[in-house]
Amino acid sequence: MAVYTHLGAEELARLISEYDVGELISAKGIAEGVSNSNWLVETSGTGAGTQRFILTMYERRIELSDLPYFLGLLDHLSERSCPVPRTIHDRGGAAYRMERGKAVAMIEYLPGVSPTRPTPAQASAVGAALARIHIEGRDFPLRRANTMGFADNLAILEFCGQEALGGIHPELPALLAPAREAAALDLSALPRANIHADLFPDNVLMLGKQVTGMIDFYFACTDVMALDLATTHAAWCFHADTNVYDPERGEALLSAYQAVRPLEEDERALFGRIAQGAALRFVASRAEDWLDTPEDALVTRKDPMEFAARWRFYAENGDRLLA
Ligand SMILES: Nc1ncnc2c1ncn2[C@@H]1O[C@H](COP(=O)(O)OP(=O)(O)O)[C@@H](O)[C@H]1O
Ligand SMILES: N[C@@H](CCOP(=O)(O)O)C(=O)O
Repeated sequence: MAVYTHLGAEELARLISEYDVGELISAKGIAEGVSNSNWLVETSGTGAGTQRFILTMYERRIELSDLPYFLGLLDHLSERSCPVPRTIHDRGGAAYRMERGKAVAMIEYLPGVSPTRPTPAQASAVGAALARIHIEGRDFPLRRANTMGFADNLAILEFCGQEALGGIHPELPALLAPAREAAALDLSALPRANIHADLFPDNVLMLGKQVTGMIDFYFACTDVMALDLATTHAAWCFHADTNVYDPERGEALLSAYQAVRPLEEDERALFGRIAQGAALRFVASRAEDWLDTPEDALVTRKDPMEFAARWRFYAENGDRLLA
């Protein structure tokens, strides 16, 4: 469960009173997620009925100076009718406030559930939704560098070190070599946009085949769109229990994306290698989290070896996916 900070009832009520949303009725810690503390907040609302919001306290890997980018991008995409939550500003107009020295923000609650076993139809819907945010986010005026690019992933793995990596799993140290190859890839000629960069099933809310919410934009950045597509492909198109590739889901996601934004020739040519780097990105961050998660945190660590298996699939088959 991801609640790193425990806020008392009075503290929460005082915080909510800074927003024009009525009075606090309830606040429940949310089990999902690994990065931030999240509460589902219900208030008396300002109109006919009660209202729900998500209250997030930013805990890990988030720089305060990035919040205008993350929260502004949500508002930009929401205004363009993309299924992302808008942010709720406080009475002073601020998109985030400080509480106990940490930033907190209130965002719109969206309906839907995250699929645990996505169907091809759901993979198709997410492919189309991803292409839409790439297109609609192009004229968002702020920019943010990717702090989890391939060179950063290599640095994380090197910092963990061969011995600690081997302690997690004996096959992990061997992934330093492909991480070096990914870091050396030249992606500078590929088209860029504001990308989500972590569009896993648990970051998408769906009702049936419809995407109702793309959430957790806290790795969003300005980078190549094919990287976002490869990351989403790696996250959605493998069986969760076995890490075996599901070609139906994979084809559905890639063709729905391309129906909205066809890939350019050089994006297609590099896709397999980008997908290898995308898989290694989650090996790196999960390995770091594995070694780094506080003992008393109410959070479930994610297994880096799942993405080692997916990396192997792309190393062996990645060049054929868009052939
Ligand atoms: N706007 C939202 N509407 C509805 N539920 C949300 C919203 N934002 C977050 N959640 C819920 O909170 C959980 C954790 O949010 P997330 O942003 O993914 O946290 P973390 O950054 O810790 O991964 C999600 O899995 C979802 O259940
Ligand atoms: N999606 C990443 C973990 C990032 O955590 P999130 O809960 O903020 O999405 C992974 O699966 O490793």
